[in-house]
Amino acid sequence: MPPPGTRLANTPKGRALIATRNFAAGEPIATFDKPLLALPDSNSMRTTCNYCLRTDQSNANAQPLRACSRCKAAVYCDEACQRAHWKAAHKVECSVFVRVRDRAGKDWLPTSTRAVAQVLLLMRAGNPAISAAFGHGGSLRGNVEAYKRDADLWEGFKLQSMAAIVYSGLPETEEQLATAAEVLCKIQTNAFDRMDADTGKAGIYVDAELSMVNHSCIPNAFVAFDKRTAILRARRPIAGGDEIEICYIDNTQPRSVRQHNLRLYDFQCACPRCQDDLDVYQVCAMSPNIPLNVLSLQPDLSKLRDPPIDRSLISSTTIETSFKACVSCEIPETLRDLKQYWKLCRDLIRAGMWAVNPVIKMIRDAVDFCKPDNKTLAYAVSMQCFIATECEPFMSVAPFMPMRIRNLWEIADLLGFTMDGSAEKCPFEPAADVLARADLLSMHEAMLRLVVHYGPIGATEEWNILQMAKEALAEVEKVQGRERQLAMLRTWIRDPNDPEAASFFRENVLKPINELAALAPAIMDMLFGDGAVTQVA
Ligand SMILES: C[S@@+](CC[C@H](N)C(=O)[O-])C[C@H]1O[C@@H](n2cnc3c(N)ncnc32)[C@H](O)[C@@H]1O
Repeated sequence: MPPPGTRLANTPKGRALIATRNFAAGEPIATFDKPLLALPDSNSMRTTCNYCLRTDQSNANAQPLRACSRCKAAVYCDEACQRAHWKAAHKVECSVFVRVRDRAGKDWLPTSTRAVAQVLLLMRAGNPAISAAFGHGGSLRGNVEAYKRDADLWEGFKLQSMAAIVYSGLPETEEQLATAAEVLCKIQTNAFDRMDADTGKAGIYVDAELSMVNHSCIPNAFVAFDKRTAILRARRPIAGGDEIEICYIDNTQPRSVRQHNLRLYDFQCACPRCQDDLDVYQVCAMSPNIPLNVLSLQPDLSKLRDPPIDRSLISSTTIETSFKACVSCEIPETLRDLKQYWKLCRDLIRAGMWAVNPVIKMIRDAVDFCKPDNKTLAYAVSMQCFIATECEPFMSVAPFMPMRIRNLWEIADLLGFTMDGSAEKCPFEPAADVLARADLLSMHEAMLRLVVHYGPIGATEEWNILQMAKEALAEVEKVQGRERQLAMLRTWIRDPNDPEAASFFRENVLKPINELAALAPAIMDMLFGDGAVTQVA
């Protein structure tokens, strides 16, 4: 049964989820809390509750996780989670981990092998929901033939399937291998890998209803995870009758890379972005979410509609070539790497296309490079402000998306480090000067208020960034003698159009943020280039 407010339709894309009413940007469309599969990835299965998927770090006061006394591999928050997982899956999979320990001396399995083993054993135990979804002819689409066409990948699938059979203690027959491989294909086609760099989640999550949502590179919806619950939300306004679409892949990549990554889903994406090979600036310019940026670090809506870029200096081929060249490089860690990266991005930088990958990735790497040293901390602050004002609003127009919230948190965090005056020692005078003049605490507070405001929409109440921001904000609110600043920023977050609060924000937060951001291209050019870069308008 499709969730209320939606219906299923048969379309050329197969089944599709259609809205039956309007949804506002950020509004929840549906919540899914009975997943067929929900498991942490193998790297985090010892630090994440294997039932509710709470991570160890998400609550500083939380009890340490307890391991299953038999297999010692799966860990849980408490007895309730352990019991619930025993009933849901661990009853059948516990002996798998015992076998893995006996035969391989390990206490973990690759995530997809564990997932296949769970499904095979639950099917054997007669679990009706699992059989109806994963069984041969079951409801989930598998695209087996598409996977088979990629010979190397298929070999890997067969190996993983065989491992799942062996460790499950199932008969090692051709028939069983075919069943296991089909299950693996269904998992690959339908699983959310919960591998989200912005929210720090990782693992596999399959829900039969949520699996009905198709892909677009300009999605109108997104999924946030809260432990075992997946929340499907509108990413932009959705009208009744519209198809609800999410993005299956990293859509900051150029078209050919996106299409390559989608090949295993066995379709050619025909979304408007793919059809016309639109870049992020073109997608941004047509977004109905632009007005939401009134409450953001990029409230200049005209800039979002008409960005200061020179597309005549670039072609989509150049974007693809730079992207592929950068991807094939090492992750830049040294100054030499970053210089090389800068060179590869040079044409895009000249065109002012800072929001296009791989440029944005290079800036993030540059922030990581500069952050640890007090002498270059101010550089990191400038670049982080640049990302928040000149890059991410174009890449992800809705200000509640996790990528943007995380960046605000990063700025708040960096500003926290600068408050002892250490960044003022920066050898680059203009940056040190802005930091020396600025009301750093008000800037810090404004970032935290934005994180607290948008966090529950883009992610969930449980998100550790949101928790940390709430704690930091409570500390800021205790600082004496800031009654006016507090009142102004509280009013601004409630009503960014309030004239007095808006003027306070513009003068005390936005102005220094923009001043710092404006220095970033020169800083990067000084560090990594030869001083010949185009300045941002
Ligand atoms: C998770 S399922 C989505 C539901 C699917 N339509 C079904 O009927 O089961 C993923 C599969 O849906 C199809 N699909 C998803 N997005 C699509 C798109 N934009 N165009 C064409 N097919 C798409 C592909 O076959 C893909 O492998």
